[in-house]
Amino acid sequence: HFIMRPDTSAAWSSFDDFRAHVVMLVGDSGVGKTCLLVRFKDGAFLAGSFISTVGIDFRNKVLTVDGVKVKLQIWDTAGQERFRSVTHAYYRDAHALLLLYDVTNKASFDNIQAWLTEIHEYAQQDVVLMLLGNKVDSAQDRVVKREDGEKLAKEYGVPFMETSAKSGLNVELAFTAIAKELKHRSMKLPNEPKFKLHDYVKKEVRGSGCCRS
Ligand SMILES: Nc1nc2c(ncn2[C@@H]2O[C@H](COP(=O)(O)OP(=O)(O)OP(=O)(O)O)[C@@H](O)[C@H]2O)c(=O)[nH]1
Repeated sequence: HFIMRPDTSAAWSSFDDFRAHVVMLVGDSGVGKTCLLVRFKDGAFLAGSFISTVGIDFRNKVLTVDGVKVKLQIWDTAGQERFRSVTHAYYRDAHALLLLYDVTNKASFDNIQAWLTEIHEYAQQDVVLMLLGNKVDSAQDRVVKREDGEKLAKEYGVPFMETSAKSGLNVELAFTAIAKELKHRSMKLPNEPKFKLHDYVKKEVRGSGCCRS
């Protein structure tokens, strides 16, 4: 875990040197930000005791999107209130934000509006934003309906998906959607059809994702 600002130059020195897109994970403590990142990066689920992120942590991943390499540097922030001022300092460097709540925790959903206010205040105006309802594998403990997530997302014009870091449901899709949007924005190829994040997230697999490994 790092409290210092992630050092992009050091992180990429052994990689190659084209610019990374910074994707930041935000949301209440315990919604599954670290697990989502680990699932995406390593294809595994961090089972067992819950270790809260301190300050900020980050991982790099290169995706190939439509034949082009896209580098993501993913910043995993601490959801705990006491680290909020640390997180504020990082917003302005983020190109994309994945805002998570936990479908088994109503408070984490109720706090989404406060997170959106914070994002509005600290993030870049054109930041790519997506709302994710995580832990859908816990179908029996679900307290936030899919429709509630959809409604909120629609209200704010934000693309929305439900995910599970445990089963892997839609995790790859969410990051790929973000990578596609970032690639599209950075390349601005005149002949390329416009990429629509809202349309892309319709590829989402619905359900609990309970039965995948
Ligand atoms: N069932 C289920 N549990 C999950 C899922 N994602 C995370 N968890 C569990 O939720 C707890 C918190 O997960 P973390 O990824 O550490 O949460 P976080 O959002 O990073 O928390 P902070 O670092 O405090 O901000 C852990 O016990 C995980 O095992 C999921 O998709 N399904």
